[in-house]
Amino acid sequence: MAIESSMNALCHQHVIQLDHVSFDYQDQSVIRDLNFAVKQRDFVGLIGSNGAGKTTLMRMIVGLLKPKTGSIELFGEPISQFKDWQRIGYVPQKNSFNPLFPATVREVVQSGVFGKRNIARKIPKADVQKCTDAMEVMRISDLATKRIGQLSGGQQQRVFLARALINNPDLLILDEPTVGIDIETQHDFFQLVQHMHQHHRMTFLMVSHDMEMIEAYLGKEPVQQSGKLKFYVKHSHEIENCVDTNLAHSLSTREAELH
Ligand SMILES: Nc1ncnc2c1ncn2[C@@H]1O[C@H](COP(=O)(O)OP(=O)(O)OP(=O)(O)O)[C@@H](O)[C@H]1O
Repeated sequence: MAIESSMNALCHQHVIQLDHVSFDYQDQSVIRDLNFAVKQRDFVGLIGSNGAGKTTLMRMIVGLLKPKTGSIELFGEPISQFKDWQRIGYVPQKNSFNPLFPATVREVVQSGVFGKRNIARKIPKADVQKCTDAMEVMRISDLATKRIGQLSGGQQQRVFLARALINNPDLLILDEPTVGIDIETQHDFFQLVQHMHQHHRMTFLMVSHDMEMIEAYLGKEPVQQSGKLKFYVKHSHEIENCVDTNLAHSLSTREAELH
């Protein structure tokens, strides 16, 4: 019992803490007095109509916008002092690449494992394998040698998701991650993020319009509503962590169960 409660305390540490946060664009008030906390091992789904302020909130959390009032803490530190950005993965709603950008798909995905390391350094074999797995999961293996700027919007989005996943961040922030992605890949992607949440201790904050997916995984009732923003939350208490580090394993295991 004592062990269980100390484990609960450990995974209840705040990853994001928003206190009385407000934000305006010129004379338009977008977010008003928002209080919300994301705890370690939460999966938070954020739902809201167009213009509700979801992207604005994500941009504040990753330090791209400053709240007008209130405070934001990341992993217990005020955002202005926070330096551990490699703990956080962020895939924004729209990435658009200059068609002439010279990097290939494999190079962009692989750059997810560099962190603070020297980019010119030789990449360890295990990281090359991770990259191959992530490309397989996101169904972009056949695009590996293509230039990123020459892909369609949906293909580019899959490259960014693969890149975010191999970095294995403690917190992954996804802004409408599956917009423009075909149904089959969407399905595999959700399977994968759920597995990462339940077995690999990852915390997720995901903006979505996919009510079906949100309700299926996070339940029908939001735990909090603030203005037009609705927060759905599932906390993972699974303590049997998966030791397999191959990204594709959750899909192959699952598919084997289904057939
Ligand atoms: N750079 C900007 N300058 C001025 N107003 C902006 C800017 N970005 C967003 N807004 C306005 O702020 C409001 C919130 O925008 P935001 O992009 O955060 O909404 P959202 O909930 O992510 O919407 P969607 O579901 O359409 O992506 C909208 O009314 C939008 O027009």
